[in-house]
Amino acid sequence: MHQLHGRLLHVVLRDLAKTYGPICHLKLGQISFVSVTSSEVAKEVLKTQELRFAQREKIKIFEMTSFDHSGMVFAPYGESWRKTRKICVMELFSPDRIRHFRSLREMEISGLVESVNRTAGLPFNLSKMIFACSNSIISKASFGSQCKRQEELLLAIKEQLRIAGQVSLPVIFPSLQFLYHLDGTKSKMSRFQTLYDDILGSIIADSRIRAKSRDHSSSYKENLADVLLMLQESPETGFSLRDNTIKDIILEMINGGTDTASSAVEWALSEILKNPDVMKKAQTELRDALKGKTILEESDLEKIKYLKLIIKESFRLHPPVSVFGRVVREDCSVHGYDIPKDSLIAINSWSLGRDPNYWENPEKFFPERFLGSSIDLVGNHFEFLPFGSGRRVCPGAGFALASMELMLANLMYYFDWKLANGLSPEELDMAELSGLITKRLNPLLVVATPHQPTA
Ligand code: HEM
Repeated sequence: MHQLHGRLLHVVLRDLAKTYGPICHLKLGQISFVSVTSSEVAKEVLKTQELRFAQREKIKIFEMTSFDHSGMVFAPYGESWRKTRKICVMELFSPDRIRHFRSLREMEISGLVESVNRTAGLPFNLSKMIFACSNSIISKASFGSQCKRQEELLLAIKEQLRIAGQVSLPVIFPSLQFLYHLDGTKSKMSRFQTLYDDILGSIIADSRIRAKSRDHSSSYKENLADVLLMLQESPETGFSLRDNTIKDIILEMINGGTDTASSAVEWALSEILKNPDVMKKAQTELRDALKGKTILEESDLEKIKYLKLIIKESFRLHPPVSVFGRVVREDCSVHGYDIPKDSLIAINSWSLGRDPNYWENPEKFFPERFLGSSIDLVGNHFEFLPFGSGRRVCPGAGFALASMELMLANLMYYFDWKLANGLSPEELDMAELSGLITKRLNPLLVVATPHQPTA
C-alpha cells in the first residue's frame, strides 16, 4: 500500500513485475488483487479463459450515483449486460451510426479550428480546447444540443472520475464504507445524482415531446436518448428500459467517452510536438494529398496513412486506460497460479506497450514500427490492448477513433505548431496524472500559426 502512495499504479505494478514475474498476487487491504503484465498471461485471461473473467469490478463511487444499477460498464456478465451492450453497439457504435455522426464531428472540429485561429499567434492551452471539443462531440451524440447545463454536467462527471480514480481506504477496505459518509464523499455524490437526475430527466422529457410531435411512422434517431426512448416504446426490445435505465446508460456513455478520447488526442499531439520529424511527415502527407482543400471532410482521410500509424504508436506509449480491471467469476488457475473467485485482475496495458520483450526500442516514438504490421487496436494482439479485448472490449473504439483522426488531421493541416514560452521539443515534459484515466499532468501550452492551403 505504501508503494502506491503518490505513485502511478501502472508504474508500481510494472516495477513489482520485474521482481515477482508477470502475474503477481497482492493483498490490498481486503482486496485480492492480481496484476498481469505479460501478453501470454493477458491472453490466458482475456481469451483462453475469457468467460471466467468477463466481469468488471463495481466502483462504489459510480454506484452511488446510479439510478437503477443497470447499464453496461459494471453490469455482471449475463443477460441484462448482453442486451444493453447489443443496443449500444447497434444504435450508437455500428459503422452506420458512426457515419451518421460524421456531420456532428465535422461541425464541432471546425469550431475547434476557429478557436485555434482566434488565438492569433499567442500562446494558449491546447489541452483545454481538445477536452471541450471532444466532450461536446460525445455529449451531443448522447443527448443532442438541448442540454442547457452541459458545462455543469461535465464538471460533475470529471470530478466523479477524479474521485473514482483515487486508491482510498474504503476502496481497499470495503467494510469501511462509512468513511465515505465521514469525508463528505457520500453527500457530494448525492448532490451529483440530483444534478444528473434534473438534467437527464429534462433531456428525456424534451426528447419525448419532440418524438410525439413527429410522424409516428418515422424512426427518428438523432442521438442516443432518442434511440433509447424509441426502444422503450417498442415491443421488440425484449427487456424493460425504464427511464432510470436510460439515465444510467447515457451517463455511462458520457463517462466512458469523457477524458478517454480527449486524453488520447492530447497524448498524440504531445508526441507530435516532441518529435518534429513526425510532425513534418504528417503535415506533408496531409497537405500533399489534400492540396488546396479549404474544408476537410472525413472522407478525405481514407487516403491518409501516416496519421493512423501515429495514432497507434501514441496508444502504445500512452493508453488512456493504462490499467483495466476484470473480476474472476469462479476459482481458477492462470499460468499455473491459483486465483480465488472475486479477485480483481488488473491488466497493465501501459507496461505491455513498453515491454522490450515485444517492442524494439520501446521508449522511442516511432510510428513506422506499425507499417505493414497486422497488430490492430481492438485486442487481437495481447501486447497491445488500448481498448481491451474480447467480449468486454471497448464498444466506443470506432467512435473515438473517428473523432481522433479528424481532429488531428485538422490541427496538422491548418496550422504549424510550436511550444509556448520558447520551449524546445526535448523540453516538453510527459508527466502523467494518476487516476482511472491517465492524462497529462500539465496542460499542453502551444503557439499555432495558420497555414494557407495552396492548390
Ligand atoms: C480513446 C478512447 C477510449 C479508450 C482508450 C477506451 C478504453 C477502454 C477500455 C480499456 C475498456 C475496458 C475493455 C476491457 O475490459 O476489455 C473500455 C470499456 C468501455 N468503454 Fe471505452 N475507451 C475509449 C472511448 C470510449 C467511448 C468514446 C465510449 C462511449 C461513448 C466508451 C465506452 C466504453 C464502455 C461502455 C465500456 C464497457 C464495456 C463493457 O463492459 O461491456 N469508451 N474502454
